[in-house]
Amino acid sequence: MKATIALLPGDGIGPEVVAQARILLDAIAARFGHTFTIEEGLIGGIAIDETGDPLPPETVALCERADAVLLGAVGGPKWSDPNAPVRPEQGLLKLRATLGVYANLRPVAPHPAAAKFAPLKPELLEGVDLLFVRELTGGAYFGEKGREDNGRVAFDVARYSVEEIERVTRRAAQLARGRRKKITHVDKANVLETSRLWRSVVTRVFGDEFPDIEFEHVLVDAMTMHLLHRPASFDVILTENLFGDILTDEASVLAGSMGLLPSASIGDGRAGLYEPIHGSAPDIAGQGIANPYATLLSVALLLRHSLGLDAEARAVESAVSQALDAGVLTRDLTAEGAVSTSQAGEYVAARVREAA
Ligand SMILES: NC(=O)C1=CN([C@@H]2O[C@H](COP(=O)(O)OP(=O)(O)OC[C@H]3O[C@@H](n4cnc5c(N)ncnc54)[C@H](O)[C@@H]3O)[C@@H](O)[C@H]2O)C=CC1
Ligand SMILES: CC(C)CC(=O)C(=O)O
Ligand SMILES: [Mg+2]
Repeated sequence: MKATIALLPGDGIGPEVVAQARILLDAIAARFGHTFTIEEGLIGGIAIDETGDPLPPETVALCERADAVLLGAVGGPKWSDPNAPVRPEQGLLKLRATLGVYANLRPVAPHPAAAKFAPLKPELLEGVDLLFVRELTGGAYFGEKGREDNGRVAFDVARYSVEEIERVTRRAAQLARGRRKKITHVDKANVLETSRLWRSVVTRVFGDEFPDIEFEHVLVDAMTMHLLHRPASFDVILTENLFGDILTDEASVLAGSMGLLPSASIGDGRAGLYEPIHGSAPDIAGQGIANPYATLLSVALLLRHSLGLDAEARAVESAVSQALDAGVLTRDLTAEGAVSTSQAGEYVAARVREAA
C-alpha cells in the first residue's frame, strides 16, 4: 500500500526515539512491499525556537493530509518558565483537538519478562492485560484558564458535555466487546460535578446500548491503589483526560518502564495520532540511552488502526517481544549490559526484516 506518515520528533528524547521509528517503518516497507512517504514536521519547544509557535500551520497542514501521525514528545526545562507566554505542551494539546482524536488508547500488558524489571511482586503481574481509554480533548486541559487578583489566583475550568462523554464511552464499549467485556469507569463523583455527569451518561449508555458489557464505577483515589494491588482484575478502564494521564503513568510501573507503553489517539476518522505515553525525559536526553520500545509499539498501533496493516503490526509487536526475551534492554530496564537506543531499535528492525 501507499501511505503518507507524518513524523513529529519534538523535544528531548523525542528525536532519538522517532529516529528508530523511521528505521522500523523503512524495514516494514521493505519487508512487506509498501511505499511509505515520510514527512517530518515541527512541534513543541523546537517549533517555538524556530517559528515562535508550538504548532506551526505547516505542521497542521502536514498532519491533516497524512494518513497517520507519529509523535515523539514535547517540552523541557528550556521552555518551562511558569511565566512563559507560550509552552511546548500547548502545541500537542492543540494538535489533539485539531485532529479530533478524542479517544486515547493506552494498552498495558506486561511482557512475561516484566517480572524482572517491574518493582511489584511477580504474582501480581500474572494475567494483567489492561486497556485504558482516556478522553483526550476535554476536561481541565482544555477548559478556560487564567489568573485573577494580579496573578495571585489561578483557575483551570474542567468542562464536559454529554456528547463528549457519550462518544468516548461508546468507543470504549466497542473495544470492550472484542476483549473480556468488562469496563471500569473511573471518576471522582463524590466531589466533582463533571464526574457526576460522566457517571450518569456512562450508566445510561451502557444500560441502553451495551447491556452485554459488565461495568462498574470506581473513585479515582481508590483506583490508584487497586491498580497496584489487583491489576489483573481490570480490563478496559474508561476515564476522563486528567485522571487518565495520571493513572497511565502509574500503570507503566506494571510494565516495568515508561519506555514500554505506547498509545493511539483516534477520533471518528481513520487518521490517528500515535505517541509513547512518556514525555521528553530531559534527564536522559542527548545520551542515546532512551528506551525506544514505547515508540516502536506506537508504530504497531499506527499500522493496525490507521493503515489496517494487522500482520505488519503483529510483526513489530513480535520483534519487540523477541528483544525483551533476548535481554536487549536499555538502561531503564537493566543495570547491567544495557544497550543504546539505536542498538535496541536496530535489533527490532532486524527482526522485522527477517519476519516470516
Ligand atoms: N506527550 C508528551 O509529549 C509529554 C510531554 N511531557 C513533557 O516532558 C517533559 C518532562 O516531563 P517528566 O515529568 O520528566 O516526564 P517524562 O515522561 O519525560 O519522564 C519521567 C521519567 O521517566 C523516564 N523516561 C521517560 N521516557 C523514557 C524512555 N523512553 N526511556 C527511559 N526512560 C524514560 C525519564 O528519564 C524520567 O526519569 C515535561 O516538559 C513534560 O511537560 C510529559 C508527558 C507527555
Ligand atoms: C499535554 C501532555 C504533556 C499531557 C501528557 O502528559 C500526556 O498526554 O501523557
Ligand atoms: Mg502524561
